[in-house]
Amino acid sequence: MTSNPEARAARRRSGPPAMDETWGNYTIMTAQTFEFQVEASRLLQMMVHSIYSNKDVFLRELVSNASDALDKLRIEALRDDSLGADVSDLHIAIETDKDARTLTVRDNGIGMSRDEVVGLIGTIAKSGTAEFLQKLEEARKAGNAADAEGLIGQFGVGFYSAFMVADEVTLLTRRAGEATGTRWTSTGEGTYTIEEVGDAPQGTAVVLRLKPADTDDQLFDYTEPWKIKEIIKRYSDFITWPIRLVTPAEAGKDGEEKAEDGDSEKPEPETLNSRKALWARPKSEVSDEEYHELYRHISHDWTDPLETIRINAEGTFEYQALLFLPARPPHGVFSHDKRGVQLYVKRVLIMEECEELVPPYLRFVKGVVDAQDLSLNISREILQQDRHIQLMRRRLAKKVLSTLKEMRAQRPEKYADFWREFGPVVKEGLVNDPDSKDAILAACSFATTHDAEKTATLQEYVERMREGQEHIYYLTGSSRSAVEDSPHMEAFRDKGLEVLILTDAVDEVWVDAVPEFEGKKLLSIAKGEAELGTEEEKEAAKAEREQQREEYAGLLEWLSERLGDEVKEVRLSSRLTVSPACVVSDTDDVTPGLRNMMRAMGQEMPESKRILEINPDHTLITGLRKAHADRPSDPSLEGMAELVHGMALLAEGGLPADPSRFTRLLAGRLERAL
Ligand SMILES: Nc1ncnc2c1ncn2[C@@H]1O[C@H](COP(=O)(O)OP(=O)(O)OP(=O)(O)O)[C@@H](O)[C@H]1O
Repeated sequence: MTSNPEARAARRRSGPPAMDETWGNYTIMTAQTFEFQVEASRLLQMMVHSIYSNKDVFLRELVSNASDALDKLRIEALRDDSLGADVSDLHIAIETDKDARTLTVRDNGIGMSRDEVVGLIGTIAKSGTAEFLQKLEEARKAGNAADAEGLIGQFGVGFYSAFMVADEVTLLTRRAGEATGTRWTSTGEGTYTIEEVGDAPQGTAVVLRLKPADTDDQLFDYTEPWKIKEIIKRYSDFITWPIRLVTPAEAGKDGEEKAEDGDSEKPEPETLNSRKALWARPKSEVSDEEYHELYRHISHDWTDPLETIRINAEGTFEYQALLFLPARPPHGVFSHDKRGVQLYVKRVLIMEECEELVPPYLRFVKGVVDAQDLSLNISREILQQDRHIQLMRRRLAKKVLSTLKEMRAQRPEKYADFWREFGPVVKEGLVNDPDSKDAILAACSFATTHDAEKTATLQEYVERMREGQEHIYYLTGSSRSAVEDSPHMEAFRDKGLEVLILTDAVDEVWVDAVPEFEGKKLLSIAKGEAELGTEEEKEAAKAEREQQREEYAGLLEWLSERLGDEVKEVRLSSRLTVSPACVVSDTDDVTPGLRNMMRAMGQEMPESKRILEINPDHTLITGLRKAHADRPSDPSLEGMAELVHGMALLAEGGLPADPSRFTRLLAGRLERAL
């Protein structure tokens, strides 16, 4: 952590320190005072002046941190034999002292080095902090406490929440494997003090000097054992490590005599949590509230999950999984970590973030997988190749996808919320996981011209197809309105043919990976020829086109000559009813949308010329045909070809190749019309 710039900055702000920590051989007992990083200080002030209505949550935060620290020690000890840490009785102790008005949360977990204390506790090196603070302030000014609490949960200011109930917080910690410990103290008023301590026990103790109780302000007496029990039961019952309550009598505070009398007189500390893994308890016994607490602990997301999924796999490879679908992208704009699915082996957490358990297109899934038959010190490399893990991953993905399908049918509003946030991510799977294509498609839904409010599955689309309709039509674009107003849509609208409206960047890609659904081709209405209607209608249209083609041969040839550098063909359109012209791509050509997307990702794709279609029933085109037939060499017709082409590009949301030239030509024409 020496490289942490925030920590260095914090040190500089405090002026020259008494001694630098690089004088490693000395035990520096001098206390050094540091200023909090500006943003940390602002957050702290908010905590001190308490923005939460519910102050009890500070204990959940401290216990959650302690539990994480125990997990980390356990994992590190599994990996590193030389750590030399005692892992025989890992636990959390909560010590209350009514007389001293202190509350201590102690763990014998991984602990923190001095640099970690400075880097993690004195600063907030998370991106988006300034934005977060601004939103928080706005929510506060608007008097919206619920929003403020939601924001805090999103950002996670766990440790600082201690200042809601304490006027001084002391943290004493020693990292496993290190000789000296660190004491950190602050009243939350802009500075904190750090000193080295020679004899700190391994792990972390957070000592709170409690503010006076004020029940009107929901500030309870946190030295009361009943209150502590209530909070632990409510928020931390599922924590897998024992949480013990130690009162002065149990701690042997009354002096040495007690110890001399023998341990038998000392009451055993009470374990407050049942430690039952939720995923191992019968479904009927676990409340939503309990699931949500576990979700918060894993994800650090305050908003309740949208859906809880349980899997119990029996047989040769047994495991249980408890998965959550979040209500919004992980940490929203404040994204600062990637908490995902945790891997347990027989109730022991062995990997905090096991990417191997879910495919990338389900990376938003949070939760726990507890396997019976894996080795405790399995490495990531082995995980990646393990056949059981691969089977598990497939099963979890299948279950998540079938849950989405079921949500859509049973809880459409929740599904709609989910799909808005995560739909684009799930659709990546259509490209990256072809084996699961059908299951993914069954979970997908798409905006459509059929209903502006409701999305449709491909299944629903197919069921609604008109008689004689052979294909599934779609159009990609930047927004719903851009797609709806596109000239490509005209004939489809006229004939009442439903078109899928695809506006996510990923839509440009997956449509190529899914050529058909239930034997129906997926066709872009901006590609190829549009042949619509019944067989008779198609025949009639064809005959009419033949006739028009003769009439328009001269104009088509003239336009092709003039635009030869930019388009590969000029032809009569059967898709336009209102607009004079549009551009389309050949069936196998790359669309401009896909090209733009690839360019944004730094990948150039070869330009392919497009096709200009003109509408033989539009007065501009009929007028142009006549003008060209009457006065083929009239210089005033020059520029018309470019204007028609430029308009067609603009109509689909694109730009003419030379916009300023286009504007000059247009201005010239307009002038003549006055
Ligand atoms: N008891 C502890 N033992 C070891 N490290 C701890 C302990 N408490 C806090 N830390 C360290 O300090 C960091 C900051 O803690 P803090 O509670 O402020 O945020 P967090 O746990 O990272 O995330 P969140 O704010 O979302 O809870 C932790 O990530 C952890 O590395």
